[in-house]
Amino acid sequence: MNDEFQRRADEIIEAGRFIHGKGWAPATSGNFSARLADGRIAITVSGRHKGQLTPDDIMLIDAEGRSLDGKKPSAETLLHTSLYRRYPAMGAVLHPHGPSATLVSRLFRDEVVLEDYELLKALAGIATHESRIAIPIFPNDQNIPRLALRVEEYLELHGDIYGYIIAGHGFYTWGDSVADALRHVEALEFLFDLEIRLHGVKTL
Ligand SMILES: CSCCC(=O)C(=O)COP(=O)(O)O
Ligand SMILES: [Zn+2]
Repeated sequence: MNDEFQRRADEIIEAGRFIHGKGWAPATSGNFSARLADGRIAITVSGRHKGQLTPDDIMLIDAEGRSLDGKKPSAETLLHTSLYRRYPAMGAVLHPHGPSATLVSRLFRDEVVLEDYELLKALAGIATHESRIAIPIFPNDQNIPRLALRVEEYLELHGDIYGYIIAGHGFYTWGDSVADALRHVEALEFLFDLEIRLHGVKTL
């Protein structure tokens, strides 16, 4: 079990270096988690620099988001735990603050629609560019329980999604493993950038 925690923590640390290296988690922003087989969750400690994570910056919480080791979990922990509740097979949640995800929420109000891109096939379960997915945009909210509820209500009404954007803030995506979630981060941030260029040009 301890081994499993160390492995997940190492994956989170590596993901943090990659995400920060791309400029998608500046100035301590972002948070990352991975679920263990027994339902406990390894998550980043609040306020730590996500490009310079060490094993001490990864802690354990229970499924309700309560600290199991006395450390203080991410301020956005409830956004992670509500996703794990919704998706029982899911293994990891990543929340970057990339510029394209942040900027695209200034161009679109309720959702970003991604369609006819070959890179959509980087998302689990998508096999053709002839696909259309909607990524909802929720208003930013310092009240995280209220924001988590809003996301849960959206999922209840609209069904499964690949991620969501918090306006002017960043986005959440997830996957069966840290590697899957990281692929989703990379694909979505890239596709958001394309939509900015496409619609930015159109509005000139
Ligand atoms: C400096 S960014 C503001 C907080 C935030 O949005 C974030 O993602 C990081 O918060 P955490 O408590 O997880 O470090
Ligand atoms: Zn954030």
